[in-house]
Amino acid sequence: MLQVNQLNQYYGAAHTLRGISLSVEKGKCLSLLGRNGVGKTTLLKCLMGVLPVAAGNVSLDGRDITKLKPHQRAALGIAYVPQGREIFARLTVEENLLMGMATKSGKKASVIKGEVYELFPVLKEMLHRRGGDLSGGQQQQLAIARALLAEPKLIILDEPTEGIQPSIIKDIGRVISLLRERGDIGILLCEQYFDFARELADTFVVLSRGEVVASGSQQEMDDDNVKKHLAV
Ligand SMILES: Nc1ncnc2c1ncn2[C@@H]1O[C@H](COP(=O)(O)OP(=O)(O)OP(=O)(O)O)[C@@H](O)[C@H]1O
Repeated sequence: MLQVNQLNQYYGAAHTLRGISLSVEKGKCLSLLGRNGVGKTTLLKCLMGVLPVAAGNVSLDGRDITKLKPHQRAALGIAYVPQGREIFARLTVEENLLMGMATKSGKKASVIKGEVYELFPVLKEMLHRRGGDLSGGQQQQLAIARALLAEPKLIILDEPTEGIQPSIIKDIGRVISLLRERGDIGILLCEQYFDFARELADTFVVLSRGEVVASGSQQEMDDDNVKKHLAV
C-alpha cells in the first residue's frame, strides 16, 4: 500500500534522511524504531507532505504521491497523528472528533462514530470536556480516534506512548492490535519503546543517523541489535 523508495531529505546542508526505503502493507503494522534525533519525525513529515523531499519517491496504492500536498494525501487516505498529539485544547472532545469527520455525513458518520467509541470508551464518557483538560494519555487516544474517523487506509503514529502512563499505553496497544486484526488499514508506528513496538510489529525498520540500519519481519528481529540502536 505505502511504498517509500530511496528517500533523501536535507535541512540546509544537513543530510537528514539518506536513501530510506520501506513499505507498509494493508492490515499490517510496520514499527519504525530509532533513538531521538535519528530522523523519524522528519521521515513521517515527508510521508505526509509537510516537508519536501530532495530525492526519492513515495507511493500509495501504486500512485506516486511524492509531490502532493498534505491535504491531498489526507484525502487519499493517509492519517497522521503527530508527536505531541496536537488536539484542539479549547474545543470539546466531541468537537475534536467532529473535526476528524469533516468529510463524512449522515448515517455513515454515526456508524464510524460508534466504532470509534467502541475502541475508546473513555472518550464517550468525556464528550463535553475540553480537550485541553484531558490527561496526556486521553489526549493521545483522542488524537488517534480523530484520525480514525476519517477512515484512513494508512495511519501514521508518531511515538504514541511518549510520556503516557502504563495503563493507557496498554489501551493504545489494544486498539492498534484490533486495527491490525480488522485487516483493512496499514499502520506505521514510530516508537522508541521497544517492547511495545516489537509486540505490535509485523515488520520493522530501524533508523540511525538518517539511514536504515536494520529491517525485516518481526520474526527476523535481532532484539539486542535493535536495542543497541535505541540506547542513549
Ligand atoms: N526544522 C529543522 N531544521 C533543522 N534541523 C532539524 C529540524 N527538525 C529536526 N532537525 C534535525 O534533524 C534531525 C532529525 O530530527 P527528527 O526530529 O526527525 O528526529 P527524531 O528521530 O524524530 O527524534 P525525536 O524522537 O526526538 O523527534 C535532528 O538532528 C534534528 O536536530
